[in-house]
Amino acid sequence: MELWHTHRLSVILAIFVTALFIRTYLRQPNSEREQQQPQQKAKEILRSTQDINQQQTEPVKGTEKSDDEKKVKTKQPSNGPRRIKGGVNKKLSRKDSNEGEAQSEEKATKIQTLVFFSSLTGNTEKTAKEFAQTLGNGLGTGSEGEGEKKDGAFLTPQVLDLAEIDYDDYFISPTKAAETLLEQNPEITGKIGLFYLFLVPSYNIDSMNDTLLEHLQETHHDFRIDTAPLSTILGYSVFGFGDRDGWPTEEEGYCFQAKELDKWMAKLTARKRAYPLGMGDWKRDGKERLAEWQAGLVDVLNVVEETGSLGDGVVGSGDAVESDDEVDDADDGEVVFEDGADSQAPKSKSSGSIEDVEDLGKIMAASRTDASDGKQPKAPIAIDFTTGGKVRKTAPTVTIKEMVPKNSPTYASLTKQGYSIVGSHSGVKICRWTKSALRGRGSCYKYSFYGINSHQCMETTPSLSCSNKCVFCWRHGTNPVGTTWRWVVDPPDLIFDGVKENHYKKIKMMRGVPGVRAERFAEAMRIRHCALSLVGEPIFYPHINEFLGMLHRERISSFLVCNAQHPDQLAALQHVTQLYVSIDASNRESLRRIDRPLHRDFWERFQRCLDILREKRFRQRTVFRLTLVKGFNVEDEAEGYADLVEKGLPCFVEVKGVTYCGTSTAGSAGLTMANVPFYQEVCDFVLALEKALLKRGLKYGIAAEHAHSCCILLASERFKVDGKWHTLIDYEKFFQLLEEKGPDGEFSPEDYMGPPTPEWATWGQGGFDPRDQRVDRKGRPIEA
Ligand SMILES: Cc1cc2nc3c(=O)[nH]c(=O)nc-3n(C[C@H](O)[C@H](O)[C@H](O)COP(=O)(O)O)c2cc1C
Ligand code: SF4
Repeated sequence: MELWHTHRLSVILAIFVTALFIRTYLRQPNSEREQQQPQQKAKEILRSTQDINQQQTEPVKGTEKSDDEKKVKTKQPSNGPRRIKGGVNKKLSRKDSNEGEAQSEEKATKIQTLVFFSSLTGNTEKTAKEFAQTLGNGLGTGSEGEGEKKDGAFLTPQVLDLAEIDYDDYFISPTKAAETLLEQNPEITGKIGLFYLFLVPSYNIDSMNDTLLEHLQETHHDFRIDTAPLSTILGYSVFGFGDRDGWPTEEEGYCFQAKELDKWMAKLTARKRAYPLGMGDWKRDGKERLAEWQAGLVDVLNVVEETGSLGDGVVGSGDAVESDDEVDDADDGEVVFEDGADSQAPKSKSSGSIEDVEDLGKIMAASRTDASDGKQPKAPIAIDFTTGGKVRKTAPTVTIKEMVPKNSPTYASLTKQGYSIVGSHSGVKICRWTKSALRGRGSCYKYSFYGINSHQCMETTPSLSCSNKCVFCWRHGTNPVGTTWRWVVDPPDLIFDGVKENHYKKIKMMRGVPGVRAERFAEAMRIRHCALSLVGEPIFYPHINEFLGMLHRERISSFLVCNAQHPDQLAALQHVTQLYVSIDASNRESLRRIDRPLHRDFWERFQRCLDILREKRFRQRTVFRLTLVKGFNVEDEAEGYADLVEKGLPCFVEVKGVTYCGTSTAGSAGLTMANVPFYQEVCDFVLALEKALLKRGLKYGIAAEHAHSCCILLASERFKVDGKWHTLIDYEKFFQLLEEKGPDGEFSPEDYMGPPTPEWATWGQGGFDPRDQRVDRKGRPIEA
């Protein structure tokens, strides 16, 4: 005990030091083991993968092959266990093995189109062979057997029977197919890009189509393979043959397998749909549709040859997931409002991030300054086109600014919202109905009422600026406002060429979007209508008549919407196909509250516009546009609106419920979803208005409806012939009259009245285009 007491300190110390040493010693190997374990695991995985590859993978390029293997494979698809060949995308070039990653970005020097087909009764086989030949001619590869054009990039199209090829070579590892081609064409030194085309009939009985579709599906879901193993090909497109006698609609199975194939190819190629899915009835329009599809493909292939890519928008625009969650971002201009957490009231924007003089806040500030303390507004020159002043083409000072300069927040905001800004004050954007019609999902109400194909309609404005700040304006706070034109004026031809170019560019970007119909896509490449109603005030633009002349010369109809604040411009306006005036309220106070006009004499301007419309009613096809906003301009206003109709005597009155588009900036104006009327409420209002009109002895009736967009049309009995409404327009006649009589010529709206309104569009029938399929927001079909 004594000994313990004497030495306990040194013993404890010794034990402690020993323990510390042992611990430190033991930790070292542990930490090493911790590091080594994953490496070890990775090595094991690698080893087992190599084993699998050795057992299952065909030799890759550079290893020996028999002559037979060098030929394009023509084996029967195997029914045995699935072999995995090549899980990683390889580059399709002779130099690939030596050069690094950058090589994959290399532009293909040669383009090989592969025309895959399936056929049970032989029609498609014959067609595919003919198709390949005419395609080759279109691409300049010469007739079959001649080989490719010397200086062109295209190789003679190859026709491949889906019943004979090895799917793994083409649908898991396209590298193999490209390598085989390189071996067959030793003179090619660069890279061969593959372009897949499919001609497939549909069969509701078991056929090789099912084998192919299953193979594609399995490949996509196989965890050992890249989900998009075909992303190295240049692009693909599918054309389906079907029979409308047995399968009249797509819902009933018309061309269903072509649609399926198109969908799986989108997934496997990571959305490289180069051209929309085409469909044709082999007994009826098959040949015609195929020729259209081919013409579109030749255009795309030429872009590929030139640029090495599919061009604007394609990769990424074709969402492989069939969804329909496109933002309802446009609905014919001025009737949609937005809301959202990131939204700001215009006032807060003006004092916050947006610092451009053209922005709402500062313009407002400038005009307020002008009004309240008598100082000059900051903008340099105020040319008041709204009071009949002559257009000043040249600026008296060099300080005149652009309305929407490229470096301004307004420009950034508008382009972010999908606008293309043309010049410095014009904009173009494709509306959601144009997209919807391209996909066969319905046109806007203007198709039902006036025969306008939405996919051939361009929505544009030559003036992004406006003199109102309507509470429901869907671009509230982003477009510039002002009572006078203070900006540089772009020439009309610059705007005309620019808006067309950008519209077509945007249409082309829809090429890869799922569901886009080849037929409609081809039609959309010819603009037939122009809705001058996007945002802003079109007649604010000093050269609006010249601009209209350009549209009409190209036989593009014009639907112009103005805000009833520019009477002199309205009076000076030449013929348009249809002339709208927004009637947003029935009395002064209500109009002030809802339109929030910048002009102090807004009510007088509004009244003058009605007088002008009345005078013009036998020269222009005039329309009152009423946008109903619950809590603002609906309740007890039917009588007031009837008075306005009595004053202006428009040809038509369009009544539309304000549209809610999911996200809204209208918080500042106090708008919520509760301000959106139900369709039944719109119907009730229209019935009340009709009654009020009859009470005044005015001959109007409810002519048509489009329940889908909450819109109803009242028409003057001038457009009722033999008991039938004739709200449609004879566009050809309109252009003919214009050519004969000139833009100020004497002709009336009745002179270009079209055939009767279709039965399905009349009051009580709903008005949905029977050619199309209605879908809900998730793209699921619903009853019309
Ligand atoms: C048994 C049978 C089933 C068919 N099923 C469909 C179908 O579900 N949907 C469709 O659109 N066409 C269908 N068709 C029509 C074929 O797709 C059409 O006749 C096609 O042009 C045949 O092409 P092929 O001669 O190349 O085999 C069917 C035809 C047959 C004979
Ligand atoms: S009129 Fe034209 S721009 Fe307007 S919603 Fe219809 S399709 Fe779109």
